[in-house]
Amino acid sequence: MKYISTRGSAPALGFEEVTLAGLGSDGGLYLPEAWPSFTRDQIAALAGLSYVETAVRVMAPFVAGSLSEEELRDLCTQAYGRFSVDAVTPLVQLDHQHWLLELFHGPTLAFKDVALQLLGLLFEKFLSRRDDHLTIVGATSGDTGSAAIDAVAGREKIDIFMLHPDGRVSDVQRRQMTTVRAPNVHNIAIDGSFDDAQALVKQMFNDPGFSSRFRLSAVNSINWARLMAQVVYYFYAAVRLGAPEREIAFSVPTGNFGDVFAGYVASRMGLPVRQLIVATNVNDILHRALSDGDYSQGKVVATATPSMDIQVSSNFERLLFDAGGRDGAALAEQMRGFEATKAMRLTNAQREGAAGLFSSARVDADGMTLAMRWAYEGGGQVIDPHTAVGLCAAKGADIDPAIPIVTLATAHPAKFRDAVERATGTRPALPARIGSLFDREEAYTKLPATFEAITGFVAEHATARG
Ligand SMILES: Cc1ncc(COP(=O)(O)O)c(C=O)c1O
Ligand SMILES: N[C@@H](CCOP(=O)(O)O)C(=O)O
Repeated sequence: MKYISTRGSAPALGFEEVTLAGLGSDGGLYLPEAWPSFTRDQIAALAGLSYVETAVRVMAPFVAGSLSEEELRDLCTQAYGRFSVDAVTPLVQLDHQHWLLELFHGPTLAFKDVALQLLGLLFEKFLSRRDDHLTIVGATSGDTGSAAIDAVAGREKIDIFMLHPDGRVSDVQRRQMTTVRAPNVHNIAIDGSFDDAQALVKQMFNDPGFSSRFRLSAVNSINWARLMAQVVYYFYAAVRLGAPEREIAFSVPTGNFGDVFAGYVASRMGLPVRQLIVATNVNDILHRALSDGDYSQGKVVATATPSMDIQVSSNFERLLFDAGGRDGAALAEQMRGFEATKAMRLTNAQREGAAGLFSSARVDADGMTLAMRWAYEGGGQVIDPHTAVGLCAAKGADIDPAIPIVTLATAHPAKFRDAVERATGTRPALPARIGSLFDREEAYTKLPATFEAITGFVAEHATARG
């Protein structure tokens, strides 16, 4: 399998190189040259398989040429062996049409673990084949950071620098990052938003001297391997609910457009997905883009769903490329315009390409609260605020009642205890496997959100090549 960049001029790479590279050298994001396609029989044959076996079947075409099926199975067994339930991503029924897909049974209690536990092992495997060292630079609004740190802490040949917006993640999220004491882990709280952090990370990649001197790599969903691992749970859930005989809809609380793009990939591979509902909070750039073609960056507003407080959604570029006809040169031009003016209109081809599968909704604080109460009072389910944004959008969607709607439950409610308590009156306890998070000492460095400050810090603490 070869991968090409959305901006058309970076070299095509195999899976191993694409995983280590993270971002394209032209600033674009990598995608498979062509989508693998599953027949109805191949999808039907997933019924009854374990999560690990499903993962092996779904991901095998993407890793071809870099990993044997046995190697992939071994990595998946290790990665998903750290989840607290055998099903890894269990389904919970709420009523005749609505389901939750619980994605938070991994070590750091968010859906990011599903991909990052595997990515940490992929890095280790690929680095064992070469004499090289990786410097991971990442941006987090709370969950990617803790999941990535858990996945790579203490690993040889890797340093990780994780930027989070100071004061804009929950206490649990921050402590999950800053109490991990390993010499290769560096937490940085920037004086800015998640968007500022993500822009700084991309700027580091786009500086060829800096990027190759420190062999930069990515753990954010700009890294293709992240999305690949997330495609699996769409298949796993849909088959359990009757695919390929039955269509399924998914509602996805969305920020950086990674999770919902994985659903798009599943659909491109042949999974019968009726609709993907993109649920945003009031930081609604994606809702405006999908409903009106207006992709213009607003100011980030802090909400009770901090992980979705994002106004520039990296993976949207992948959709614009694929749904818009895969014209890398034209997209590079369009993205340059967006980077200069912070605004762009989707082309007709991009809008039409997205319209068949995607719908969107903007959910405010009242909608989120009502969804948390409905799940709790109606079915005894305590859900986190991000999941509630997805559920509110699912309940407002106009979809045939015979089609199941699966809302992705992206975080454990205990990560956002204050917001859950405000909405439902109940305060979820942190699972025992998290340990004594509030007794451990924190370590992080506060820095201004400038390229000079961040690169200076990375250069001081990372291992340079040569
Ligand atoms: C709990 C939670 N829900 C939803 C999202 C949004 O997912 P994505 O950025 O893949 O759209 C995030 C962050 O990514 C998150 O941490
Ligand atoms: N919500 C994320 C933001 C980063 O998104 P990613 O999926 O691109 O890593 C977070 O919690 O950090």
